[in-house]
Amino acid sequence: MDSPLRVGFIGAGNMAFGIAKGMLSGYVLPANVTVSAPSQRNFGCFQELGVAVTHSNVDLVRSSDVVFIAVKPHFVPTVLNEISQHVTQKHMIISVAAGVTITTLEGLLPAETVVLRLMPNLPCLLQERALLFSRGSQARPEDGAMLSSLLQHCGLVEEGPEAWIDVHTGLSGSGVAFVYLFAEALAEGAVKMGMPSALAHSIAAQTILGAGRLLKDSGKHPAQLRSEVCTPGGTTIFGLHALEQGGLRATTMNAVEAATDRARELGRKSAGTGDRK
Ligand SMILES: NC(=O)C1=CN([C@@H]2O[C@H](COP(=O)(O)OP(=O)(O)OC[C@H]3O[C@@H](n4cnc5c(N)ncnc54)[C@H](O)[C@@H]3O)[C@@H](O)[C@H]2O)C=CC1
Ligand SMILES: O=C(O)[C@@H]1CCC=N1
Repeated sequence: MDSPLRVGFIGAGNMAFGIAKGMLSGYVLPANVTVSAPSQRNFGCFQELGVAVTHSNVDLVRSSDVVFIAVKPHFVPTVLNEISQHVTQKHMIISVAAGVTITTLEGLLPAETVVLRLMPNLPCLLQERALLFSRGSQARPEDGAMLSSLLQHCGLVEEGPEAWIDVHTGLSGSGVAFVYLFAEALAEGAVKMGMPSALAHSIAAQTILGAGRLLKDSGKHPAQLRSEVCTPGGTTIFGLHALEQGGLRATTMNAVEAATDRARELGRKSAGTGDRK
């Protein structure tokens, strides 16, 4: 593309902010980014990034090449119905809404619209995200490559079949919250054993950060690292035994399964009435 790429975000929430912020550390200029939402609520944060804000989704589509749909899943049909007649073949539409399938997105947009479905997670606010995307029926490999290049500065970006997007939602989109629950529980264990709460939470956060970085950077399987922490007859194996007795592993697998199933259910609902129940 010869002229600078213009990027729009419909929805001014956490995901739009995180993706926009990450993108601005690459080749996209703030002057070429616009965000739309019905209320002013988060506009200040976006204006601090130097991007334009508007209440008009239609104006945003008219002035953008790439449009991210970053509203809650139950608003997606309303938004796409509103912008559909302004979407042309020059646009690339990228939805981050949990569950909403490519078939539903394509069905609400003109034939031949280039559609991609992207699943981010909350650490995109810090450019430490794990992203998975799938291409719609009209999106070429070059479109996927362009999306990857737009997002490349901010963590892991992978392409995969659409069937994996709901799984990724359970594993990583929702998985972030599962890790926070574990962080809270770790800290509360320490509080129970007498440590002040603020210190316990700070150590729990750093422990998760350090464990995560080592897991990622070493490339080792988590079971290998776990065995490296365990001294025979030492403290860790006693703690791990307690976790296994509590069913942490099965419960966590159930949590990923439940979140994946819910993403699939949201997809079926948005394909139907558009209501979230
Ligand atoms: N929060 C998370 O960790 C993750 C969220 N997602 C998905 O990202 C999407 C956005 O989520 P968040 O950023 O967390 O939501 P949010 O609630 O922070 O932001 C949604 C934004 O959409 C705006 N909005 C509502 N109706 C609109 C309309 N008709 N036109 C334009 N803007 C409208 C709201 O004013 C708000 O600014 C959701 O579909 C969610 O499933 C995906 C992965 C992770
Ligand atoms: O809870 C949700 O529905 C969204 C999608 C993944 C994370 N947050």
